Amino acid sequence: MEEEDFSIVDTAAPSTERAAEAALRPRVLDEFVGQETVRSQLSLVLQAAVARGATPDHVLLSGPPGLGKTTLAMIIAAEVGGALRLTSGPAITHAGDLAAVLSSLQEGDVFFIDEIHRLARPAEEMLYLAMEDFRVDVMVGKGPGATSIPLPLPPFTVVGATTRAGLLPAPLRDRFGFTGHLEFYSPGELAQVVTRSARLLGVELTGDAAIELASRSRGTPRIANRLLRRVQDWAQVHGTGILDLAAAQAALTVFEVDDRGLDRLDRSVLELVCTRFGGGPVGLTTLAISVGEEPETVESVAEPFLVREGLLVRTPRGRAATRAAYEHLGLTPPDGTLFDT
Ligand SMILES: Nc1ncnc2c1ncn2[C@@H]1O[C@H](COP(=O)(O)OP(=O)(O)OP(=O)(O)O)[C@@H](O)[C@H]1O
Repeated sequence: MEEEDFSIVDTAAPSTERAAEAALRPRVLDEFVGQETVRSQLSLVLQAAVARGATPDHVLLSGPPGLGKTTLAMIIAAEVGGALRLTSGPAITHAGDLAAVLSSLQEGDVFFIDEIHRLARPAEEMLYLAMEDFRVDVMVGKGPGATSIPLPLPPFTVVGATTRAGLLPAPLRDRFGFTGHLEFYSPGELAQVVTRSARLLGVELTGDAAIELASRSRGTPRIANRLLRRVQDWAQVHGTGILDLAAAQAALTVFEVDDRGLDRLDRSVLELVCTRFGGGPVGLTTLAISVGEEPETVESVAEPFLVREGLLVRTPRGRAATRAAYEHLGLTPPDGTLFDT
């Protein structure tokens, strides 16, 4: 398998990590930590559907990567007793690919489409019909003689996941009977996530170490579980095998994740804006070249977190550091010219 390059705090999951993730996924709604609103609403939708003996309405889940959208799709399938079929918007390159999956669905199946905002237009139109009328029109033949044959589908549930709900065309959004938005997790919730994961991994994690990991995980269970595995590595090699506060701090120092969850790339970006560019604004491309990364990496990996933390701001003329950025780096902020959030 090709080695994938990713940062320890990247919110996306490389394929090499998926097996480790699968082992830690909650299987039922009651095991799913946090997201009280979405959880209780979804629980109602699912219970009502099961009581009626019907398939639940289509579900749209939106929110940043690593917050549990795939996990919830799996839980929905388990709770309604349907099989789960997984695909993603970019994987469906032709409407025919979608027709093939749709026509193989069984009654009560849950069809999970990750990154649904990236579906190609013809596939999207086919999906409208399938979601609304449980029908797919299969084209037979080519050119002027081509005819479309309607193929009825059994009732099923689409679970769409998107990081950008705003990018979904209204006709597609309207076909979901329930939309849940996942929020970043609180440190307390993330401490519960890592405590549960440690139990599943069969390792001892102390309460203060769980809180330490939680406070450095950017509100994201995927990152919390990843940091936990690195602390497990450290404790296995250097420690007693117990994951205590000292082990957590030592491991996170080795992996260059600071007390606020920033990694090497985040800090390089901030340091450059503060020191070389006088606090900014500086254009994304200039900044990316200066840290030796692609602009997309800076924009999608480092920037969202730095902006959310109030350390960086996006202005029409580029990125600028805030007073908090200087303070976090232990630098003296210049007088007067900074953007404060
Ligand atoms: N609420 C939660 N409770 C416990 N573990 C969770 C929770 N949410 C997510 N996780 C864990 O975090 C990891 C990532 O979750 P998941 O793959 O569902 O995220 P996602 O939102 O689908 O991300 P992506 O959009 O990148 O596919 C999984 O290992 C999962 O077990």
